[in-house]
Amino acid sequence: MNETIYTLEQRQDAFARLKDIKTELAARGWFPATSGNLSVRVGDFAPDRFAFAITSSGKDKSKHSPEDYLIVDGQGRPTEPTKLKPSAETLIHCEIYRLTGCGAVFHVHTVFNNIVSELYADRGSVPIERVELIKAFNIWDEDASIEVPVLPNYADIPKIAALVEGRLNPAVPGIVLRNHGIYAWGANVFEAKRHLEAFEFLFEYVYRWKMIQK
Ligand SMILES: CSC[C@@H](O)[C@@H](O)C(=O)COP(=O)(O)O
Ligand SMILES: [Zn+2]
Repeated sequence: MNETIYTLEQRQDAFARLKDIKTELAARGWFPATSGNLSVRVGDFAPDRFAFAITSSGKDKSKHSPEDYLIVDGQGRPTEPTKLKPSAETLIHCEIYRLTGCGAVFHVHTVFNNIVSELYADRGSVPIERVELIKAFNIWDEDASIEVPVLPNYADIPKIAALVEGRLNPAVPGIVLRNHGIYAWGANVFEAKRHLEAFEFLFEYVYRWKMIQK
């Protein structure tokens, strides 16, 4: 426990929220083969006392155990003595929190997010036009169009994290790693889930639309 940064209650609350969302997303099959990771901020946003709860690395995210979550600081270092390893992709979460001040970050690998990232890798972003669900991102223009950034999928996670700042579009709460998966975020779990669901709907739409074009 690190009482100077968060209370026991805040820690338990963050773990409970992660367990709920993990259960829901697992029911959709969004964590194949131990892939995916989830995090939520602990307490209020304060750069000097920043911490978030994140899934531990390599776990089966469709199961529950007392070793599923831990808390890390803004640099991704565990805030408590633990044998658990934070997600291998923690540094990407750190960068998203730092740049957006969001409250939750969810990462999933799906067939649709992988295929569209590959289809539009050379363009550098997935274009999505005139679909009602764009409104889930609080973009209310009629005929709105958005571009979801596609980043290269380096094995070296710090190398990916270093690219996030240059590619992140503040109006679009997600980035996709090429042939890897999406990171979607929001002010809280409710909003991050809405954004993640919207991205996955839109990616399936883009894929299916492309398939029926001549
Ligand atoms: C088992 S393949 C997926 C991993 O390489 C990684 O991309 C992933 O999403 C999960 O890593 P983790 O360290 O468990 O958070
Ligand atoms: Zn991943």
